[in-house]
Amino acid sequence: MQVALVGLGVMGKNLALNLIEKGLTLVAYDTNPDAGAELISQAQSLGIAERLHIVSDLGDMIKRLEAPRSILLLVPAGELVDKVCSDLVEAGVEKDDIIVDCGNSNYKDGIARKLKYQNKFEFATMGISGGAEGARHGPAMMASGSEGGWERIEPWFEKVAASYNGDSCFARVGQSASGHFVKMVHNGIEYALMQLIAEVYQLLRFGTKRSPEEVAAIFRSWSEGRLNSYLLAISAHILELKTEQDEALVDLIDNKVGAKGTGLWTAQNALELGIAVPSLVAAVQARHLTNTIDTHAAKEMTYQTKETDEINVDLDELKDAFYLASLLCYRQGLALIKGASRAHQWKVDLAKTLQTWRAGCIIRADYLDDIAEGVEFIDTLSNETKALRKVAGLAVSSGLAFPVLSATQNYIATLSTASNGHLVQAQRDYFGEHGIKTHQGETCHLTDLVDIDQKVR
Ligand SMILES: O=C(O)[C@H](O)[C@@H](O)[C@H](O)[C@H](O)COP(=O)(O)O
Repeated sequence: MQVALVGLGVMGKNLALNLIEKGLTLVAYDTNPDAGAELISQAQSLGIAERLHIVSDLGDMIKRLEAPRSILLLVPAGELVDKVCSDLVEAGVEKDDIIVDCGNSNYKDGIARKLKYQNKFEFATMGISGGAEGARHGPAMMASGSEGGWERIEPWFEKVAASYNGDSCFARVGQSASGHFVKMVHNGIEYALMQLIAEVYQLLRFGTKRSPEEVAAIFRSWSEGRLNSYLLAISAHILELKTEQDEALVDLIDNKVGAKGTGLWTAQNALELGIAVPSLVAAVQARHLTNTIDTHAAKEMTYQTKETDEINVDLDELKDAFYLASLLCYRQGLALIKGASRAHQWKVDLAKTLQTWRAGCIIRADYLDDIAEGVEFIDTLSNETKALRKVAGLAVSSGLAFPVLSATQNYIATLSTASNGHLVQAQRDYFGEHGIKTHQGETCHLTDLVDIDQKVR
């Protein structure tokens, strides 16, 4: 079985070796000829080079591939994807060929491209997660689109992807560009979990005055239990790393956090769809804040670096709070996927989506079983609910910032305690006659229920 790959960057070159190793014959192209040369030498050292063909242009790629062709794109998101697609049309790609965009593209571009190229070839989207290691040894693959070209390549990707309990972490999760939407939300959850772990680290390090190694030891102990996850494991490892001068590696790193866009898109789409994902939004904004701290504007608004108060936290309560907060970050992401699938009629299968997240991806975690249990399971977590409320309060009292921990506590509190929405509705109707709804479902105005002699002016 032949497959082609355009783009031999970090993800591309690693996925290429994985594809060949799993038995596929690969025709690969990159504008940088060195990338191809490097891949050939890696394939030779693995004894699999006979199934690799590096081509010097897309025309050669099309000629080498038997029709119908399957072509994967792993190029940076944006205009380059369109450029490669139109170059492939020039080069002679045909109607029954499938081109799968596997980069972190915006799903809206995916929807537009499906329409734009529908008479030229089958355009499909697939989110790939797992970084370089995942691509090389088995990533998570969140694909979408109708049967068509997928039928001939799916059995291969099921082998190329990671697996969990014998089940592949490759799945077609839904229609249209839902593959990229699901990957986008995967990254939104990734942002929230990374920030949550960093906030727990901050609480332990600067709140309870523990050293990085002591925090690492706590994370390692948590990883032995239901909290085991890839992000917690790498955080423990990072906190243990020391320079030859015995300095903690983390203390050499600047606080400004980068972002390539998927987290932002997650927040934007949630706001557009009116679906509450406060923990995911808080994580995006936390990154933004790290980049404003020493800008001129921030200088004006930055207060004296405030002393923070040392706090005492019960580690079991902290563990329970972290566990529940992590579950709630996933739940928010799944609620967003469900809402978008309904809005776009993508018929996204959430069970399949969770299956793709079980292994290979960045947000893989042992407690995914608990997430699959649904909201009902979370309602049974009464100790954890108390712990989250207590720890979030304690954390904030230290004076340190906990945007995701607080947002997550507020999320579950809003969903499970008294609400204040009735006053906001009354305010809207008071100044704008926007209407209110009574508990009996009647839509009216304040003035229909009471006489208001004189409104505030
Ligand atoms: O699932 C993955 O393999 C990662 O999420 C991957 O896609 C990439 O590392 C992120 O896009 C980084 O995103 P930021 O640069 O926005 O943190």
